Amino acid sequence: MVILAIGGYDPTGGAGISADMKTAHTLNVYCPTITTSIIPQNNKMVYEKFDLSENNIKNQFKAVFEEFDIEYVKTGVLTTTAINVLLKYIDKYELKVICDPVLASTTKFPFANKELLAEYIKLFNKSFLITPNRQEYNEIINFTKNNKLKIKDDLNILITGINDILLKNSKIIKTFKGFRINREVHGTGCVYSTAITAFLSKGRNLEEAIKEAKKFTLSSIIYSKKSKLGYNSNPTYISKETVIKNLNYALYLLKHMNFNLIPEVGSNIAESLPIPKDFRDVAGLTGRIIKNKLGGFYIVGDVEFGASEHIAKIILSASKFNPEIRSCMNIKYDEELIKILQDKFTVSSFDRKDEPPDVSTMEWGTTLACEKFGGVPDLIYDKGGEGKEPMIRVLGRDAVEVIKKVEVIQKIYNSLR
Ligand SMILES: Nc1ncnc2c1ncn2[C@@H]1O[C@H](COP(=O)(O)OP(=O)(O)O)[C@@H](O)[C@H]1O
Ligand SMILES: Cc1ncc(COP(=O)(O)OP(=O)(O)O)c(N)n1
Repeated sequence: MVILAIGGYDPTGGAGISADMKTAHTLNVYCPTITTSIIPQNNKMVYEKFDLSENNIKNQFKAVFEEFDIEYVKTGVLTTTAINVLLKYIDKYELKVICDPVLASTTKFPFANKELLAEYIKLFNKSFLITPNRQEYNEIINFTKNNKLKIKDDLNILITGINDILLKNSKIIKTFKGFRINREVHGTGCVYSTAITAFLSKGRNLEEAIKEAKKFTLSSIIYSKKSKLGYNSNPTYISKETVIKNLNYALYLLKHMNFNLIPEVGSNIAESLPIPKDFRDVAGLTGRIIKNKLGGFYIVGDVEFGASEHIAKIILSASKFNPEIRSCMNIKYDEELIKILQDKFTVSSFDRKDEPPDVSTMEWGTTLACEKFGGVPDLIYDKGGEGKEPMIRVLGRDAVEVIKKVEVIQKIYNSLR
């Protein structure tokens, strides 16, 4: 698939055509880009907006359309020149345009004045979808009313916010529920509209494309790159395929370790999709990792979603404290070991004696341990209880990271012997 992104250049890579290209690439979609303006900026401010000449814009269009067959185009920061050239190409190539009307930066630098907004209205009337945030939507509607302009009825309008509202013919078609991650990330709107465009180019219908893109955007926020002045979008696609591959590779690594920290009840390792809703969003072994009589272990079962409720409950609880944490493995508890591990890992615990009635031990214990720690530690342990084996639980961002922690723990354990 190939999509075209037309927008401004942000040297920090957080927004603009850099974010567009990163997003498309992460989704295996090739993304030529046409630059409209060079916009030196960072998370603190925009320094200037330098618009490229008409001739340069025309040559960029010429070069791209000579090279590629384009069906879907995503637009970010535009200029009057860029809109005028694009309008001609829409007619000539029957382009489907997803227009993200970036009227100002999050740092409040204006990207559009009234003259440009009038050109935007022409573009909206030749677009497939526009994705204004609530403020941009209100500004556009007010502008059309004050200037007696009209937006075509059958234009798809996605008003983005935490919940996104899809409008068509002035009716709400669907609301896409989200939830706020407590982080302001530069470039989220760019990532979202480009992800929608990429999924459309893959053949998804509009509602499917928006739904997939929203999950993708949430991941790009969860895994956003922290810099000196804030956070920058980090397009990240964690699909069921990614999770299964991670778990199988983690088990491959385990097989090549002299792993023997196996509790009597056996171990399991699990990994979830980003922001898991329930155990069906978590993959684990349908069986267990169990000791054999030769001092080694067997890996019993296959990696499947919904396979492990026990470890899934730990992940589901931990991800509420840190959405980056998507994996966990339970290993054998050892008093001397856990003392030494406190120097190498962050550790928290719970005591089954304090467990209230009628709760899920894992949900209650994990939540308590995370509350005590103020986030998600590397390790959560408990010393067991009546008929309950003591246990160490290793947590991490994915199954491979968890297994690598287990490898370090196993080496420390071996050194005690
Ligand atoms: N901190 C956040 N937590 C969760 N979702 C977010 C966050 N910031 C942005 N989003 C999502 O990213 C998409 C684009 O964000 P929005 O702020 O609406 O656009 P823009 O950045 O263009 O103003 C929306 O679907 C919104 O739900
Ligand atoms: C070159 C460029 N394009 C787009 C933007 C908008 O990014 P941001 O200000 O972070 O807002 P969202 O992408 O989150 O809507 C920009 N600043 N620069």
